[in-house]
Amino acid sequence: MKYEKLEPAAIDENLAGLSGWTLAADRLSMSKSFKFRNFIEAFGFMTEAALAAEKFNHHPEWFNVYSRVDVKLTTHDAGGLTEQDIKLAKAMEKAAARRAD
Ligand SMILES: C[C@H](O)[C@H](O)[C@H]1CNC2=NC(N)=NC(=O)C2=N1
Repeated sequence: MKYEKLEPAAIDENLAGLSGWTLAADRLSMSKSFKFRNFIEAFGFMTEAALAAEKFNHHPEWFNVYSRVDVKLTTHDAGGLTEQDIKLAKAMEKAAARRAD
């Protein structure tokens, strides 16, 4: 399935509807640092997000240390942000909300 890069206005609109995500200066990716109570909560989030990623066939770049998960989303096949990134970001928000620190 081919996904088209989002138009600049669509990127801004989608980011405005999400909390805590930062658009990269080159506007090709979006990032968020998620914080949890401890490692097990962070890993639970990653497990739930991984299942969503697999379902969407869209995978995050991420880094975990203890209770923190730094996430970067971009669509490698499209060379920028697509609706796939927004969909995964929303799933991550849900997974994180259930584990608020
Ligand atoms: C072949 C397969 O559909 C692609 O490699 C998928 C897998 N997961 C992916 N994840 C992300 N973030 N970007 C992609 O372009 C991508 N492409």
